[in-house]
Amino acid sequence: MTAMLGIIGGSGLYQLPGLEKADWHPVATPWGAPSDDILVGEMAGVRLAFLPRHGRGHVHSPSTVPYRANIDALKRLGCTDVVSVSACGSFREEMAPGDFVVVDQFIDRTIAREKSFFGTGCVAHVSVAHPVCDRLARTCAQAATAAGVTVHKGGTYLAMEGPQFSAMAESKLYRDVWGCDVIGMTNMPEAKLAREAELCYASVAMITDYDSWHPDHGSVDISEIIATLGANADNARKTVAGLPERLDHDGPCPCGCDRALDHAILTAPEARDPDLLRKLDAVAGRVL
Ligand SMILES: CSC[C@H]1O[C@H](OP(=O)(O)O)[C@H](O)[C@@H]1O
Ligand SMILES: Nc1ncnc2[nH]cnc12
Repeated sequence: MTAMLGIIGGSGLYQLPGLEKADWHPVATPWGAPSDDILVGEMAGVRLAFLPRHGRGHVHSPSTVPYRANIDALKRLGCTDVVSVSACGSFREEMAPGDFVVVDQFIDRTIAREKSFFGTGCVAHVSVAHPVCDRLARTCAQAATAAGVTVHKGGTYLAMEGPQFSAMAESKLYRDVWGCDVIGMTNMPEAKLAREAELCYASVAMITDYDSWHPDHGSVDISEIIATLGANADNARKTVAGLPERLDHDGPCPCGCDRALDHAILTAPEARDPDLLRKLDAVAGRVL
């Protein structure tokens, strides 16, 4: 299958200059409208689709981002690989504001979001033991390093509901007891939905602050975050510009992301809900 790269831009990343033959397209999905129109174009000969997660002008809060519509729309456009770019807080002294972490694990503490494309009438259970595509994550780390960014390969991202930042006791729990490395509000259920849609998914978390555990940094200060977001966004654009030329797409995904639904659907063919099956055309059409 020909590779097509999807980029989900987080806080501070609402545009992607440098795309050739680029146009914003509305994409309708059975799960509602995505966060915004999607910018589709080409970079280094690779088709690329860019979607600002919160919409241009930062309209959606982490709880109201239409995660299912976003992933469905990228799949529907033909994306094979999706890279999430997100702002995050750090739980580690050595992971400093301005550094990037190529996340490889998540703890999902979100509570108010639709987390699956499947449900009554078509039940499926995919594995998210390894929620990130290792091949795509390595490509992201290479591109960020080439862009001159300090990159940490691997890290656990705590996905919180928000929109408020964490209490200090929560921050210390996530860091000292649960061993998390970074914290943000959006990578779940995005990563789970990407797996259900058989997309390779990787997450580049751009550190803006030390959350609230750090004795010398006090509580999270949104004005400091916004100042760091600007510099991070430049590095994010440089990183994204280095992705297409490095995209390794010979043969099937070695991690099995593109076959995640093999054996996952439990509902007997005769018991499946035709309305839900219609909604699953893009996400699960390969196996339905
Ligand atoms: C800008 S502070 C909090 C906000 O930023 C992150 O968004 P995203 O992951 O889309 O970059 C964080 O998750 C919060 O939504
Ligand atoms: N400290 C933090 N907590 C949650 N989301 C964030 N996004 C940026 N910084 C964050």
